[in-house]
Order: sequence, then structure tokens, then C-alpha cells
Amino acid sequence: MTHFHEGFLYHRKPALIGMDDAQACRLRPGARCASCRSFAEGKTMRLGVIPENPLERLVLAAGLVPRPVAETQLAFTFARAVMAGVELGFFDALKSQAKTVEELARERSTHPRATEALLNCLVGCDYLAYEDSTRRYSLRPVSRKWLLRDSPHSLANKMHFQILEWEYLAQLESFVRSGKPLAMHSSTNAEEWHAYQAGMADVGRLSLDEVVLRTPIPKGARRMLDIGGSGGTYSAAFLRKYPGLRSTILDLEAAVAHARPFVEAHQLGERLSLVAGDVLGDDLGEGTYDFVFMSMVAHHFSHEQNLAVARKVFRALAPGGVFVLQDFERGKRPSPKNQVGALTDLYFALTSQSGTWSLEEMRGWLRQGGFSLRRSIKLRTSPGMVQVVGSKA
Ligand SMILES: C[S@@+](CC[C@H](N)C(=O)[O-])C[C@H]1O[C@@H](n2cnc3c(N)ncnc32)[C@H](O)[C@@H]1O
Repeated sequence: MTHFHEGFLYHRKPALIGMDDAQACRLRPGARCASCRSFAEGKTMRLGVIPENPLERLVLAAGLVPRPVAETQLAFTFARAVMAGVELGFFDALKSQAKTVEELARERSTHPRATEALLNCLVGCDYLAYEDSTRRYSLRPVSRKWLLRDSPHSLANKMHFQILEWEYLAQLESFVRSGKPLAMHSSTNAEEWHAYQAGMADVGRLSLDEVVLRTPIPKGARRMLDIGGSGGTYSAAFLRKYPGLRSTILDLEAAVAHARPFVEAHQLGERLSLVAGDVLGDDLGEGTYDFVFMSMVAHHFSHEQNLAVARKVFRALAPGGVFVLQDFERGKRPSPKNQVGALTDLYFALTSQSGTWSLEEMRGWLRQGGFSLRRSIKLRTSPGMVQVVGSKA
């Protein structure tokens, strides 16, 4: 069984990394699942080999499960098989009807035997189903919901971006030896920028409903600044909820050309604009905005840069204005309780010279920037993600 904590418990067989929407059930931490009688524990999501019954618990506790093989070889093959299924178009090819290996290989111009191995792996991982009598493969709910290009929940662009992220991770040992990160924002080419911005549009949708519901936009706010807002997934959702609001997305010049089609697709006209700039170097003005949002950007900046941004944002806000800084939270100290924070910290250290920050560090920037701190918000639909909120008195 694989647990996703902070209110989530997902069931799955075999006991390896993964999840299945059809079988997912939501539990508060500490609550007991009616079907498997296990407790949801802890505060954050964990991935890994997790026992499903007392015997498995015993075997695992006795150290008899070769966890490093399951959590590396099997896990990375699983991951890459799902990405390949998207990249090669197999999931989309199965959208309307079940198909045989021969039909899929012909349609996607792939090698039949190799295609069969991939499809069978996806059946084993519960992303496809197989019907023996017809020899046909079909979609499981997890693939239909998340991997079809035209699904409203599609992560297909993110899967494509992950092919690049896979290459980034291949540099991990060299990064740890030298301490030299990849600095993706300055070394990325046009094709990579496109994949990055498209991937971000997918990721932004993941917790969108909760973010829109819980983000404390001040009453009557009219002018919003979305720092590093990319294709404007969040801005557009806020604008739909608050008809009097307009938003300016500020993003790097290299990103803007690739983000623009996503911004235009929101069809919000002049209410949603996209400007090229660098929050680290640009002047954000004084008293110009009622609400400033910065999601998933702080992990690209150093402590000093984030503090400078908080000061700039404070100046740019009108009295009563609110700044919401949203990002993954790193635990105060290394702990298995904060696996997501630790994994994302390492990933961003490798790719972007920085990493994730603790809640105290993020709150510290806002406090030092002049803000009155409000209660931070831990997102339930995106474990490990937090909103730090400050208002300008
Ligand atoms: C991880 S993405 C987050 C996108 C979006 N805010 C979200 O939460 O889904 C980070 C974004 O910040 C932008 N960015 C990075 N450094 C920046 C800077 N110095 N000034 C403005 N934007 C920046 C990147 O181009 C990218 O679009």
C-alpha cells in the first residue's frame, strides 16, 4: 500500500510506488481506512514500499525487502514507462477504443515486440487494462483522467517536460561533486522553454480549486501582480472568481514567447496581461497593486534574493494589500516525515542554484520585508505546498 499523507491514503497492489484514482480514498491523518484497516499517519506525502498487511509489515521490519531495488530500478522503470506511453501516443490512441499490440504498433509506427513489452509493463503498473479473450489493451481511469491530451486534468505536457528533467537528474552526481547547479533559467534553449512552460500549465491546474478557494485575496482587489506566473493558470482562475480583478503576469523574457499562447487561451483579453521582466532586477513600482502572488518561484532564489523580493513587493502594494508566497515547504531539519520537501529541495538545488525553504525562512522574509504576517495555509490537495501570507497595514 502506498500512503499519501496529509489527509490522503491511497491503496494499491502490488505494494510499490504509485496510485490509482479508482481506488483512492481520502482520510484525515490518524483516521482508519474502512477497507484495509490501516491508519493514515504523519503530515506529509510519502512514496515508497509500504506494507499492506501484517505479514508484509513484519517482512519489511525484518529488513527482508530489498527496498533499494524496488525504490530505484522498479521505480525508475515504472516512471519512464508512463512517460514513454504518453510520449509515444499510446494513451491517446486508446482513448476511444481498446486495441491490440499490432493495431497500436501500426498506428504509432513502433516495433511490435517492444511495444508489447511497454504495454504489458503499463498493465502491470495499472495504467492500462488487458482483455485476454480479445488481446486488446484499454485505458485505466488513472490514464484517462491524467494522461490524455484533451483531458481537463491532463499532465501530458508535464510528462513531456519530464523527459528533459530526466536528463537534468542524470547530472546529479556531478552536481554533488562540484556544487555547480544547472541554472536552467539561463541555459535552457527555446524547445526546452516551450516544454517547461507547457509543463507548468499542467502543474498549475493540480491544486487550482483549492488555491482559488483558500487564497486570501483582499476584498475589492482590482490590481494583481503574478510574479513568475508563466501561462497564467492561477491568474486566470482568480480573474474568473473575481470579475473586478485584473492581473499582470511578470515572467522572464525567454519564457514569455512560450507562455503567451497559454495566456491567450484563457480569453480574458486586457484583464490578463503578460510582461517580460525580471523580478530580481526590475522596479515593481509603489502602491500599484492590491494583491501580489508568487507561486513556485522562491525555490529558484537565494535567501537574500527572496528577502529583496519581499521588500519590493511590500513597496509595490497599496495599503491593505496582500502578498501570497506559495511554494513547497522544506522541513526544519532532515526527517523522513518531509520526503516531498527533501526531494524537491534536491531537485531545485540541482536545477536552479537554490532549493525549497522552511516555513520559518519564508515567513522571515515577509516579516523583515515589513509585512504583518497572517496564518499560513497548508494546501491539502498538494501535500508539502504552503502559502505564506503577509498584509501591508
Ligand atoms: C516553476 S515555474 C512556476 C510557474 C507558476 N507560477 C506556477 O506556480 O505554476 C517558475 C516561473 O518563474 C519564472 N521566473 C524564474 N525566475 C524569474 C525571475 N527572476 N523573474 C520573473 N520570473 C521568473 C520562470 O520563467 C517560470 O515561469
